[in-house]
Amino acid sequence: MTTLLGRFKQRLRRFAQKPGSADLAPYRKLLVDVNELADRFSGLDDEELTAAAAELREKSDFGRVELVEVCALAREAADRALGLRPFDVQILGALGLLEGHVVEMATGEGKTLSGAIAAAGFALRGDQVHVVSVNDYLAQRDAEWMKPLYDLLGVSVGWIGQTSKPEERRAGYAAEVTYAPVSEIGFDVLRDRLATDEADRIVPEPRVALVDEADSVLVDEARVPLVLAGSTAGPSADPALAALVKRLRRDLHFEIDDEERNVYLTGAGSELVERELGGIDLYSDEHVSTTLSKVNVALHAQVLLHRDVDYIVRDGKVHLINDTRGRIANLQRWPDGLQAAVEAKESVQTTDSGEVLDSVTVQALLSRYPTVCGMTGTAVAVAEQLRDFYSLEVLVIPPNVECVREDEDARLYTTLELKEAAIVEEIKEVHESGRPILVGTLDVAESERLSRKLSEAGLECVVLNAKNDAEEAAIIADAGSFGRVTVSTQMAGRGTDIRLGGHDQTDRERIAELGGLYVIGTGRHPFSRLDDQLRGRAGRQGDPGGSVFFSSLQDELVTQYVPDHDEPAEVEDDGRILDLGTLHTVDHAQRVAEGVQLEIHRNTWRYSKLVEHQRTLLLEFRDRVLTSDLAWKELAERKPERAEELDELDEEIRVRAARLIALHHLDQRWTDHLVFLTDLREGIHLRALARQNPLDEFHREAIPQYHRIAPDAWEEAEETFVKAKIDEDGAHLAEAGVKRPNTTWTYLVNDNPFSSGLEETFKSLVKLVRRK
Ligand SMILES: Nc1ncnc2c1ncn2[C@@H]1O[C@H](COP(=O)(O)OP(=O)(O)OP(=O)(O)O)[C@@H](O)[C@H]1O
Repeated sequence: MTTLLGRFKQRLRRFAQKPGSADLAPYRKLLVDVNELADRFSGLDDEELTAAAAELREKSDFGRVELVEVCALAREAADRALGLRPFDVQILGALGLLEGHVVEMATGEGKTLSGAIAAAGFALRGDQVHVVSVNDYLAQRDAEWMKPLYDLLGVSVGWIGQTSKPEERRAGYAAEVTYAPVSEIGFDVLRDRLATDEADRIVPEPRVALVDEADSVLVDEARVPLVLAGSTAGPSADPALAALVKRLRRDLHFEIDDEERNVYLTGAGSELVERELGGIDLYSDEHVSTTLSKVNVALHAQVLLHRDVDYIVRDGKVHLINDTRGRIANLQRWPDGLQAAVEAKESVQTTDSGEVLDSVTVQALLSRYPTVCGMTGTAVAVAEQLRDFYSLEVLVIPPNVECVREDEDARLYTTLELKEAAIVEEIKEVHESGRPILVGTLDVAESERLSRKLSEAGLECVVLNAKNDAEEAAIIADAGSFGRVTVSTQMAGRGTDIRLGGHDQTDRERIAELGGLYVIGTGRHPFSRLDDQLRGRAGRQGDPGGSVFFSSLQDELVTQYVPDHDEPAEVEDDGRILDLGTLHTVDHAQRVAEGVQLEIHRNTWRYSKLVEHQRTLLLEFRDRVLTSDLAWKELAERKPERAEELDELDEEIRVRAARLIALHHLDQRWTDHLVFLTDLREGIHLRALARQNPLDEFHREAIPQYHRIAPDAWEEAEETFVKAKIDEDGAHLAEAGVKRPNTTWTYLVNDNPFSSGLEETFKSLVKLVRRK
């Protein structure tokens, strides 16, 4: 029985705990048991160890005893198989994961091993695990690195990347533990959803998702839709229109809103365009939804999307840059019209586009897993979101060795120019001692600019820009070498250790005496979490290290979120601001940015919840059609004469033909429904102005429309059933004018100006509220 004092202590602890965070105390108790048991396991030989793991599989109940046992076994197995004896904190991390938490462990604390111990535990409990990795390179690296541990525990492991072939994917998913980036899993799920044969599906029923870099996947990328498209001829953007908008001048012909998210033609701009297009009326019924929207898209591409910031042009193609990672976002594209407009702007060939067959957001994809857990260096800052969106709690694991990194006070300058001059000066000064410096920039263009300025100042640096992950990993691994200056966009090369003295640690002592790695942030990120991630690259595992951030009042973060800040009261000759009030501006801007993002996320999720619910219901129905003779029965009942005609065919052929027809029309109706929902959502925010609750309105229209899908699909299927030739070779759909997409491809939508109406309205509201 808990004593009164015990209960009081418990309450006190709860009170002191941050909302959304779990208590570490029970895990510490488990750890004591793990350590005791681990000593016993050290006496077993390898075979006995594997056999002990196999015995765990037999247990019907996986409680506290088994949890302790699995960690003790894994501790011994990791020591033998990998030469790494898990630290206590790594065991605590694994226990937290096994209990379904997001564990926060600082950079370099050995999350890969904690994750593998937990994944093996889930597998021995009988649950297949998807370890969601940040990219292909890390999926492969971690799966291969941890394989000997899995082998010794008798657990199978596989990995999947962008270039994996269908049979490799199948093998990857067949393993008990599969390492893969979230996009690859999502794309495979989408492809499976269109399968017309059960045997073509490859992704198993989801059980456990163990997410690496959990905050970035579960929160930052949550709203990113993964899209499966089917081939049709792409909409081509008019190069003449691209040339025309290039001639338009800001503030005369068009205006850009405060947040640089929307661009509008002015009266003079409209007149010029109308004249140049042969005297048309852009706002007439004939042109308003065609020509005018094309002009707007071309203008958006021309003035709001910047080469080398938002995208780069390489090998005659437009490649998007993922703004949170500052790297080429493979397979990402903008919505079709905008993609084509950017291609026209850059005079490169238009890529194929097509019909969106289905899409799923990262959040919806991960919500399918009954168990989600994750690990990251920065979870506490998003604890509220993890709790609200995924019902997850954060468990903070202390570092193995105390962090001794020295984080200097942030330095704020009046202008961008003066800030950059100060950064170059700082690098020059520190570099003289040979202390390695890692400069984290906000985007590729900034990296380029800085590296130019450094070379003008006679300093050599290595720049990491949107290259491939493996190359970047190798470069970043040496960022701790003597005299090295590395300039990198925020997330490039992440997941890779920066060891003092380079990857082989030759100069370790010398570098440690110089103060270890020095991280310089050239600007504050929109989320403090990202600043912490950059900082965390120095001072790993108790190493010495340091960090400092530079910002200016002209930084986008400030101009966008606190445009009406006070003028600084105390400025030095070099432009450095000293008064505390103004220094606080950047923190304030960051908090506003975080608040805006959170509300946008909440709002988007409210809408997507309904779509996801409808998708789940429809998929259940589709599954029944796919795995039974339901389609044949339904169509035969609707068209008995046709069914009779087909009587002489093999039952299997008849059933399969009816199934194919029904699936086709169901899929088509769903595709159309998605278009309907997108249109509805785009227009719905306007209703807020008409004082109707947009979300209620959205539901009111989306629900009846959904209920039309199945009846409409059956009606169309009935027609095809009668019309299409059906013989020993099955249903000849193409001849009946029913076309399934011949090729499909997948992409991530990076920025969707067409569905941002709601977000924009929302942002303006936030601004209004803030200004009061
Ligand atoms: N128990 C251990 N004993 C000794 N070294 C270890 C142990 N566990 C991990 N390491 C080492 O620590 C380093 C960091 O490990 P890992 O990359 O898993 O860290 P991380 O927490 O994932 O870091 P990041 O946040 O950068 O992804 C690796 O070089 C690894 O070999």
